[in-house]
Amino acid sequence: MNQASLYQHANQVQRHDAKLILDEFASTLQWRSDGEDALLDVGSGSGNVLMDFVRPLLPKRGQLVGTDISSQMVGYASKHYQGEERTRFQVLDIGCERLPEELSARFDHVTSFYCLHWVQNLKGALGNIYNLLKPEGGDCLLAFLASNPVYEVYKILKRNDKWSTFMQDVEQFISPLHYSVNPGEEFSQLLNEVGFEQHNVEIRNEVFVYEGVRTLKDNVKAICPFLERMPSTLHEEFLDDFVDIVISMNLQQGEKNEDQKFLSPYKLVVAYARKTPEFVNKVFLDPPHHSLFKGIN
Ligand SMILES: C[S@@+](CC[C@H](N)C(=O)[O-])C[C@H]1O[C@@H](n2cnc3c(N)ncnc32)[C@H](O)[C@@H]1O
Ligand SMILES: CC(C)=CCC/C(C)=C/CC/C(C)=C/C(=O)O
Repeated sequence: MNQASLYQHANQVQRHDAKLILDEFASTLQWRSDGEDALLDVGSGSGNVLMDFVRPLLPKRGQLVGTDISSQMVGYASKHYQGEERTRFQVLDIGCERLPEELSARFDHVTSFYCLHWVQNLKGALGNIYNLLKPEGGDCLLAFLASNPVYEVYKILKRNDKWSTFMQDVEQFISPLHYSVNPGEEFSQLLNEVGFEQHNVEIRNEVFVYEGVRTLKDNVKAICPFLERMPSTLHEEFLDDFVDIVISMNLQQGEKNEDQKFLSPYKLVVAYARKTPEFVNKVFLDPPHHSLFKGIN
């Protein structure tokens, strides 16, 4: 994923989900009483989810760091949002072996939307998220795909001789929870293993409707890692084959024309975790948030 401007203009599902989740969790995030919260976002991409939905929640004196593995994304976001006070963007691979010194143990909050399904070393990433938080406490809000039909489409495309040379490593781009029989339990276990003592994990079954074939193709183009490996003259043919497979999976609605709709049923992991239990206990005493902690581990 390196095409920041394509992504910025074709990320309706991602924006929709991030907004809903942030509306729901805004008051659960444990804001500091001095208004000097430091928040790091993992996998900020082109930056618009971060700036449109996370930034407004942060107190005026808060510090915001957007990070991404892609220097192209970071360059785009830095340029696009230059001049925003107390905000910066920097390259960070959340699956890295060792966190950069200047980021380690510095943050009150870590957020991440639609990124962790790209990271095969999920446990390493969660360990890093834990270590980004200040030693005395802090919380994280994470949302990412457990499964999506796009992964089955990729696997079918890989079997086609036309595309297989570009897709040998397809498994590297499939969510690490896609094959899990109990993704919620598996993710809770990982949160425990890296040290989060209290957390709430939900698996949400969602369906997104793409209105028209062009919308579906643009959304695929914005995130498909295989397109940048092939000549651009093949892109439309690849996307046509993609759509044919979606139709063979019965995910279309209506007649085959430009306005045909496409359904994407997917599972979203939504997790909220706090580093220290006493912070969660404080929330337990606060009635408005009780429902968020149903089934907390
Ligand atoms: C679908 S975009 C999500 C962008 C943004 N958070 C949003 O909600 O619109 C996923 C982003 O995760 C980034 N990413 C993938 N693997 C990563 C990793 N190991 N560390 C940090 N970022 C990563 C990609 O470069 C991409 O910009
Ligand atoms: C009908 C169908 C197969 C739709 C899939 C559409 C699509 C573009 C899914 C992308 C999922 C994904 C990996 C998103 C992201 O990381 O932002």
